[in-house]
This record gives sequence, structure tokens and C-alpha cells, in this order.
Amino acid sequence: MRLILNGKKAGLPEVRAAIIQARQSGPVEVRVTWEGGDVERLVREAVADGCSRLVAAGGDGTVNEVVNALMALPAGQRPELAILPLGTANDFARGCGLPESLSGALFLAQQGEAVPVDCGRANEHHFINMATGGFGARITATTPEALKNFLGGGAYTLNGLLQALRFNPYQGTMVTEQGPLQAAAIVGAVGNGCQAGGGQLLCPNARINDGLLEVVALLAFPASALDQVVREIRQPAADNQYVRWLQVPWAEYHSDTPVPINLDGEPIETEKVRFEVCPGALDLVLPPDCPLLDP
Ligand SMILES: Nc1ncnc2c1ncn2[C@@H]1O[C@H](COP(=O)(O)OP(=O)(O)OP(=O)(O)O)[C@@H](O)[C@H]1O
Repeated sequence: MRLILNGKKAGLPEVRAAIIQARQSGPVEVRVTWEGGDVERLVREAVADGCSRLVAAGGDGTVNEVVNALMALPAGQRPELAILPLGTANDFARGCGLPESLSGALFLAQQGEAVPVDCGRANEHHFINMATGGFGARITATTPEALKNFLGGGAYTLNGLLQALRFNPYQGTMVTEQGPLQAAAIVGAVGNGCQAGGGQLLCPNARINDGLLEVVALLAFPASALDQVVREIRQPAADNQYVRWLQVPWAEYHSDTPVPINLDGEPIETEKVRFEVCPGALDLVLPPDCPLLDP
């Protein structure tokens, strides 16, 4: 087992202590990143060295980098993936129900079973957790707290909805196997995992082994429809008027203007994007009671 450890966290005494402890149960090799781009090289080196299990040790960004490096390899050559969550949000790890303690997560990484899970793809980029678009892509940086609560679904606030009214929607077309939807969207999320933005449960029905992505879109709504929007947030359905929830293997989005999209926390900007699920593409070490696994 080899850790690919984000260098930002390498000096933390608790990380060092957890690794020393884990070494009592079996060999743990560590490679540390210095900057962006190192992960890909370290993953290739691990594969060349015959490593069968890699641990992405860092936040959502590190997990995303390791996932992209693994997906660049032919399917049969990808080592199993485990996660040691060391970020501030750790949205994917939390959604998967990974142990919060470093020693617990490392113990699972060493002893746990890997199961095939899906990976998401957005054009040529991969994501394991979620793509968000529209103002949601900037959720951590610029979104007021009330709006974050609104995006949390259950914990919406009236204030959050009122804020959403003031956002300029993105005019575009979403095409899925259920047909085209031409609409002005305020925010959209495409989830393989369920939560993003630091604990916001945007895709509550997403599962990582169902061969589907959950698409959620909040369409522009007039102030007079506020009550209806609130009702629709509480009752996810494909035929809602303003808050759409779909489960699809792919979805395409076209817009006349570039839309900011955030993939597991990494920003891109594009006018045309095809989201696609890559079923069972990665073997991920998960706790037996992982809430994101379909039985
Ligand atoms: N030694 C290093 N020092 C600083 N930054 C680094 C180092 N090595 C890699 N990085 C950068 O760290 C970023 C990833 O950080 P991290 O894994 O904490 O993600 P995150 O998205 O901030 O996590 P979370 O949202 O879960 O808190 C990448 O952009 C990568 O380029």
C-alpha cells in the first residue's frame, strides 16, 4: 500500500503519528507531492512499482487528482484506491461514510475491501464526487451562507431563496436520454457522490455503484413561485417545474456563454459539456455500511 500524500499536510504531527501506527499492521509507503501535477507522476511510478493499493491522502482536490491519474491508465492496470481524508471539506469521503479519525481511515485503507464504483466524466476531465455549475461552482468562495443552506435542500431558508432570485441564470439546453430541456438555470449539479460545497447534500439519491449520475437543476423562477419552489425542493421529482431531479447515465449541457463548472472542487469554464458515467471504473476501499452503495 502506498500513500500519495499532499505535501501541505505532510508536516502535521497527527498524520505522521497515524502512519507510524499503521505501519505496525503492515508496510505503508509514502510519497509526498510538492505541487499540482505531481500526483500523476507518482501514480504512474506506483503502477510501475507494482503497487496494488494507493491511498489518496489529502482533501477532495487530491482525491480528484489521483482519480484523474488512475482514469488515464488502462482499466486493467488501475490499482485499488483508498482515501485518507485530510482536507477541510472532504465531501466525497464524508459522503462515503469513511472514518473521520486518521487512524480509523488508515486502518480501513489497510484492511478494507475494495468494491467497483463508478466515476464521472465531464468532457476530458474526471470527477468522482460531483460537478456543479452556475453559481454553485463558486459556492465555497462567494456564496452567502443563506444560499448554501438553500442548496442544502432540507435546510433551506427563505432568505436563501430570495438571494437566488437575484442571480442571473444561465440560459442553456440540457439534453439527456429523456429529451432536451431548454431553460434558464440558476444552478445545476451532476452527482456521482451526494454532497459538495462543504456538506451540502445536493444529490441525495446518488449512489456510486448504480451506473447513473444524479442531475439536479434549479431553474429560474419568478418571486411569485417561491412557495412552489420550496415544495419542489422537499419533493424531488423529474417532472417538477423549477427543481428538477433526474438519474441518467449521461447529460449534455450547451450554453451561449461560458459557464463556470466545478469538478470535485476544481474549476473549469466551458460552453459545452458532456457528463457521462464510467460504470465500475475504479476499485474503491469503502466501509461495509457505506451509504453511497446500492445493495
Ligand atoms: N506541497 C504542496 N503544497 C501546496 N499545495 C499543494 C502541494 N501539493 C499539491 N498541492 C495542491 O493542493 C491542491 C489540493 O489540495 P486538497 O487536497 O487539500 O484539496 P481541497 O479541494 O482544498 O480539499 P477540501 O475541499 O476537501 O478541503 C491541488 O491543487 C494541488 O495542486
